[in-house]
Amino acid sequence: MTPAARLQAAAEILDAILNSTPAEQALTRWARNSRFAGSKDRAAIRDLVFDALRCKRSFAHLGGAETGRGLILGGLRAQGADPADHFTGTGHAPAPLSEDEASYIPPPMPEAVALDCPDWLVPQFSSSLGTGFEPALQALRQRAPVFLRVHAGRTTREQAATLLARDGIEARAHPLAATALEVHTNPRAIQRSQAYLEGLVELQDAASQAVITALPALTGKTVLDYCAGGGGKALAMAALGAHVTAHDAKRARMSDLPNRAARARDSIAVKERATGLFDLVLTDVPCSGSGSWRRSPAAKWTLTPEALDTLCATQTEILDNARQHMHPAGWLAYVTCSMLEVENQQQITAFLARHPDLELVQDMQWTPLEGGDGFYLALIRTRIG
Ligand SMILES: C[S@@+](CC[C@H](N)C(=O)[O-])C[C@H]1O[C@@H](n2cnc3c(N)ncnc32)[C@H](O)[C@@H]1O
Repeated sequence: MTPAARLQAAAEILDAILNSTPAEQALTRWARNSRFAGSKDRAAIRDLVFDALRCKRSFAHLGGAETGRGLILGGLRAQGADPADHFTGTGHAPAPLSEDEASYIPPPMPEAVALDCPDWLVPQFSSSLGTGFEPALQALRQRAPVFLRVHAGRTTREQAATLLARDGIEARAHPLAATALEVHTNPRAIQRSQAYLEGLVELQDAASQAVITALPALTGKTVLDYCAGGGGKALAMAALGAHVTAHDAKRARMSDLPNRAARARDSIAVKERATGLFDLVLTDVPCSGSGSWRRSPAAKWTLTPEALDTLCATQTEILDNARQHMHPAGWLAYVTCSMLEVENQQQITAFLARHPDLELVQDMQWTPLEGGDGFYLALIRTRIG
């Protein structure tokens, strides 16, 4: 496909997404109906679609319309390119610019538009992030790096990087976590690489790894991963020698976990119902995902105040249920991939007010400015004395 034909394909996929088709489904459907497209075309079109979703507001502003065509047009203008060079109508390129499109001069861009932030979230982000508000929002407009977690119980970062290099993947140590490698070349080869197939590396965001390394000592401890989902954190804890029990309200979410654990040569118990007491209960709760909107940009635009309220209510309920599984001398770790105070510090303040026998030992926050996704971690235990 020509570069211009890729732009036209991305515009059509964006139209489907703007009409409420989930992004992954829209991309898969297009690929199924477009057998002529090779893997490089599909990857390039995916990048165009995700770039436009991350910057939907500013691209629509520059393109003059919130349509697939408007977003692609605005994206070209954002790069300083002349859309007329690409919108030629020849072959499968987008149709030539109309007179209105060609003569359109974007009005000055308000700050929230330039930051690609929904208006209602501006006060939330600015009170949550203070002076970090603008740079963090700017970071959410960029592509996320690809990170691997090295299985610390089985290899070192250096050995894993050497093994990956043999498969043409350049990966370098990242400072966010002692287990983290950032992939610089050939990320699409990871799942075919020897290091991955032998369970020596796993795909996991670097800040997600930093959360695990910030937990109290895990070796030999019993851990309940109360919201285990696909098991990214359960696997990271097992790799550090914890005896992990995985639980999730939706069992199906954990279906890949036994295979992933087997590949890592670790064992994780998967339970539909959580019972008993544990040295550590981890609640990696469902949240707005505002720390990971680089990876799931459509969520930035679909979140509503009502949906955020519902998420906060679920977080409250999970915390209250999960604490029942905390050994009296144990820990409760509350985690979100959100940068919003209402899901983080405010949730913990309210929880501790309901449970005065518990205390906050430490809380930590990561934002995309450190390289990984945005995360929050609160470490709680029984009040001593
Ligand atoms: C942020 S995801 C977990 C990600 C996972 N820990 C990881 O690292 O890959 C949150 C998970 O919480 C689960 N969940 C939602 N409501 C729940 C509840 N009331 N109790 C337990 N799990 C719940 C969801 O099904 C989802 O899998």
